[in-house]
Amino acid sequence: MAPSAETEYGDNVEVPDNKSRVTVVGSGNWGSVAAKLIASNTLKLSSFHDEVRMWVFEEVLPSGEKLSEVINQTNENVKYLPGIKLGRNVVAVPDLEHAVRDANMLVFVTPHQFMEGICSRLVGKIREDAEAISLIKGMEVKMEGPCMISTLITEQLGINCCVLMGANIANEIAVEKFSEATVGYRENKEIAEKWVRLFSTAYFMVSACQDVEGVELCGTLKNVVAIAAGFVDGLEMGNNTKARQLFLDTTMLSTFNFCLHLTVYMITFFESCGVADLITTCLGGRNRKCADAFARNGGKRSFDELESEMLQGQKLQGVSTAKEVYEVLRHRGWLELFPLFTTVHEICIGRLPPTAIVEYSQS
Ligand SMILES: NC(=O)C1=CN([C@@H]2O[C@H](COP(=O)(O)OP(=O)(O)OC[C@H]3O[C@@H](n4cnc5c(N)ncnc54)[C@H](O)[C@@H]3O)[C@@H](O)[C@H]2O)C=CC1
Ligand SMILES: O=C(CO)COP(=O)(O)O
Repeated sequence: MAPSAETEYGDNVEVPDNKSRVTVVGSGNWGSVAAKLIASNTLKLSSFHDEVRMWVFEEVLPSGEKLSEVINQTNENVKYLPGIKLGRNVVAVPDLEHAVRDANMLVFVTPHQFMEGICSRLVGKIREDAEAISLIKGMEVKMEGPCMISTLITEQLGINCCVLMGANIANEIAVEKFSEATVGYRENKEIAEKWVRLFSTAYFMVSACQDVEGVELCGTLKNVVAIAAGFVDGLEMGNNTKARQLFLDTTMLSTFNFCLHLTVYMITFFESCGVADLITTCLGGRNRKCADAFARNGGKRSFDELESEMLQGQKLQGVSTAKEVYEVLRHRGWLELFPLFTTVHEICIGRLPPTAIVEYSQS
């Protein structure tokens, strides 16, 4: 769909448009930081249009104003990333179809539970030559088994989808503290390198790795481990126990990946998306923080309650991922093979007390 221009005779002619147009689908905490990173690069890279559209799930702020309008007026996402200028070339768009219409590079970054609905709204609405990348840490569970979000995007929208994961606490990258990230790709290295160029800055170092499933599973499963780490913190078990739990869990991650019979490479665990993300999330992430509060309250206050009180609209991924992983394990008869994942879910739903997080590994 090339844009048209009017000639001096008033005819519309097609103007070849070799520049890529980027839309970010999502505008939460990480979504806003992703838009900021990308927008700083589209201004510098001649192969991209400057403007970056950012789809905003519209909401009305306590002031009575619409979030998308405030973002466009102030250049800040006042709700999900206050105090940070996104770049004047970021344009907030509340209409999903309009946001993606002209884009050939789609960046998906919403909480994973909304992706199925978003994809079904986008069927037939995107450019045929579009490429996608998912920054989403999570999975869906279907009758046939687990379905990673990149697969959901590819299957529903018929487009190739890379992933970008890493030790990336959004608020730290927002203030330009150094971090690294990994782009996982399937076959097309050129596309992966284009994504790397679009995201890389002096403080955000991105590299490519030919292992979509491995990169995405690392990003997804570490959220369950972070819940376990939060329980250990909330119970004040100390660093030795936490380290032991993490070691145990890292091993479990590899085993789980292996058992899914996906082409997951060991080397992927040593990229930013692997052990580094596990460590940062277990030290400073939202999943850890809410799980800590859950354990301190002896499991008496639900995660939903704690999420809305502590995160002001941001969403946890670990609790629902624990449930999804549990479903996969149950379906395959593997519950006993993965006591950590199973225990985390059972604590989250109140079937076991928080103390069960260390008890299972002592028996
Ligand atoms: N925040 C972080 O530090 C990082 C997050 N991620 C991942 O990125 C993904 C997105 O996370 P964030 O941008 O932080 O989101 P967030 O946790 O800030 O979630 C809030 C977003 O969800 C949207 N939302 C609420 N209800 C919705 C609905 N019904 N339909 C569609 N959207 C709705 C809100 O409008 C808002 O944009 C997640 O999978 C997360 O694990 C990955 C790396 C770092
Ligand atoms: O994925 C993250 C850091 O890489 C963020 O984790 P939380 O969602 O637990 O904050």
